[in-house]
Amino acid sequence: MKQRVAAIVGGGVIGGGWAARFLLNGWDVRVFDPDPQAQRKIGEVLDNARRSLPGLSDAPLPPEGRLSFHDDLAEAVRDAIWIQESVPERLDLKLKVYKEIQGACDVSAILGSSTSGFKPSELQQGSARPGQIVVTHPFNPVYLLPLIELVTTGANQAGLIDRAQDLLRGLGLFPLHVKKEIDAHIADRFLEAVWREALWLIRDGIATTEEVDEAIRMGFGIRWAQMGLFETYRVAGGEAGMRHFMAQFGPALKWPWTKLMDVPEFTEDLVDRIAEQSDAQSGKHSIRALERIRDGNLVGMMRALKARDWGAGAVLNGQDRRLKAGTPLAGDIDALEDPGRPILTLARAVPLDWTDYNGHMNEAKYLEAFAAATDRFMELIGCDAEYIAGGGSYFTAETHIRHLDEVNAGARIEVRTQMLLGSGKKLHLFHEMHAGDRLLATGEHFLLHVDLETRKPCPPSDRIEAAMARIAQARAGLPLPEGAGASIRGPS
Ligand SMILES: NC(=O)C1=CN([C@@H]2O[C@H](COP(=O)(O)OP(=O)(O)OC[C@H]3O[C@@H](n4cnc5c(N)ncnc54)[C@H](O)[C@@H]3O)[C@@H](O)[C@H]2O)C=CC1
Ligand SMILES: C[N+](C)(C)CC(=O)CC(=O)[O-]
Repeated sequence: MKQRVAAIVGGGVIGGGWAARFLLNGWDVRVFDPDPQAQRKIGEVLDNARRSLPGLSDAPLPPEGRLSFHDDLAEAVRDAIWIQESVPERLDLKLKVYKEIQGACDVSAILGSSTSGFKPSELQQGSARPGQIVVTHPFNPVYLLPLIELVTTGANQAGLIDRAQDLLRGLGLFPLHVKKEIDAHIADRFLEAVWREALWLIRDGIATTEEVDEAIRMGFGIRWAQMGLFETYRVAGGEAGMRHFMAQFGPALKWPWTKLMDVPEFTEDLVDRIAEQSDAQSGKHSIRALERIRDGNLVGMMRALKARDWGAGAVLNGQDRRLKAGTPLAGDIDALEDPGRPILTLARAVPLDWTDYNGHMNEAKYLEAFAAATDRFMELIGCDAEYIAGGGSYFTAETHIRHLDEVNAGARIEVRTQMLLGSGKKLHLFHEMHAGDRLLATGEHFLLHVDLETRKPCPPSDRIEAAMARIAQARAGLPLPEGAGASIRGPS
C-alpha cells in the first residue's frame, strides 16, 4: 500500500495530538505551524503519546511514520490525503487558511477541521470546493480518546463521508457522524453546560475548583465513562426504567436546579479566584506531568473497558482485530510457514499500567504476557472460544519464569513459543520474550487438557491432537531451547 501522508495545519494542543495519532498509526506527517516552538511542543506531546497509545492495543501498531516540519503551507499539504486544520478558533483565520490549503492540495484530499464550535457550512462558505471540507472534532488527548464528531453538510458527497469514516476507523478512532449541523456539535454542548454551571458554583462561593472536580471524578464522571447519560438514567429508574425516571426527575428541570441560561461575568476577581484555586489544587505538577498522570489514568480505565468489551473498550478491541488480521497473530496452524520454528504468539507494546514503582514492567505482567501467548497457542491448535464453549480447555499446572532483562512502557515486545511436548492430555510450552534482539524473559508452562464439566484431565479432540502432532513432527530432532527445564538453584 502507498505510504499515507497527513498534513497537520496548526500544531498546538490539538494539532500535536492529531500528529501523534497519525504517526503512531504508520502515517507520514507534515506539519505547518508558524510558531517557532511548535517542533519542541509536538516532540513533547509525542513522547507522552509513545508511552501511552501503543500499549492500549493488544496487537502491534504499524511502524511509526516520518514526521517533518515545513515553512511552506503548500509544501506541507501537497501530497496529503488527509489535511487536519487545528488553528485557533477564529472563523476569519480558518477561512483564510482553507483558501491557501485548497490552492495547493489534491482535489480528492479530505480537509477536516478540529473546530469545537463552528458548523461545517460556516467553514465551507466562499470555498471553490466546499465538498472537501468537513468538521472532524476530536477530544483531548487526541492520541488516546476515540471519539471524533464527523459533522457534514449536503455539500459533502456520500463517498467522501464513507472514506473519511474508514480512514478514521483505521486510526483507531470512533467517528460519530453528526448529520444535522449545530453550533458546538453534540459533545461540546454538554461540556459547555457543565462548564457554565461550575463557573457559577465558584462565582457564588459554593465550591472551590477542587470541590467541583471531586464532585465529578468521584461519582458521575466514572459512571458516564462507561454508560453515558441515557443508559445510566435508565438503570437509575429501577425496574420501572426510563419512564419512571423521567416522571420522578422531570419536574425538577423546571424549578430549576441550574443556572444554565446565564454566564457569570468574567470579572478580574472571578478569573483570579479560579486561577489561584487551580494553582493551589494542581500547581505542583507541570502541564506535561499532568498529561502523563491523565494518560496513565485513561489507559487504565480504557483497558478495563476493553476487558469487558464495552464502550470505548469495544472500539479498541475492534482496532486490535483489524491490526491482527492477516498477521501470524490471527489464523490457524495452516497459516504458519514452518510450525517447527518458534511461533509468534504475542506482539504488542508494554502498556502504561503494566509498569510499577521501579519504572519498568512489573513481574506479574510477564506472566500476563505469557498467559496471553499460551491462549494464542491454544487457539492455534484448535482450542479456541468455540471449542472451549463445547466443554474442553487447558489448565496450567506448573509455571517457571526467568526474568533476564527489564523493559519500559511503550516498548514493543514479542513472544515466540516452542511446544516441547504436545501429546494426549499433556502440553508443555516454552515462551521466549524479546524486545528487539534483547531476551527479556522465558516462561515454561505445563498444561493439562481438561473436561470443563468434570474438571478432570482428559484427552483433547482429534483435531487438537493432529495439530500438536504436526508441530511435534516439524520440531523432531531439534535441541531443547537454552534455559528449558531450569529451576531455581537451592540456597548456597
Ligand atoms: N484545546 C482543546 O481542548 C480543543 C480544541 N479544539 C479545537 O482545535 C483548534 C485548535 O485549538 P488548540 O490546539 O487548543 O489551540 P492552540 O492555541 O494550542 O494551537 C493553535 C496552533 O495554531 C497555530 N497557528 C496559528 N495561526 C496559524 C496559521 N495561520 N497556520 C497554521 N498554524 C497556525 C498556532 O501557532 C498554534 O500552535 C480550535 O479550533 C479548537 O476549537 C478541539 C478539541 C479540543
Ligand atoms: C473546551 N473545548 C470546547 C475546546 C473542548 C473541546 O472541544 C473538546 C474536548 O477535548 O474537551
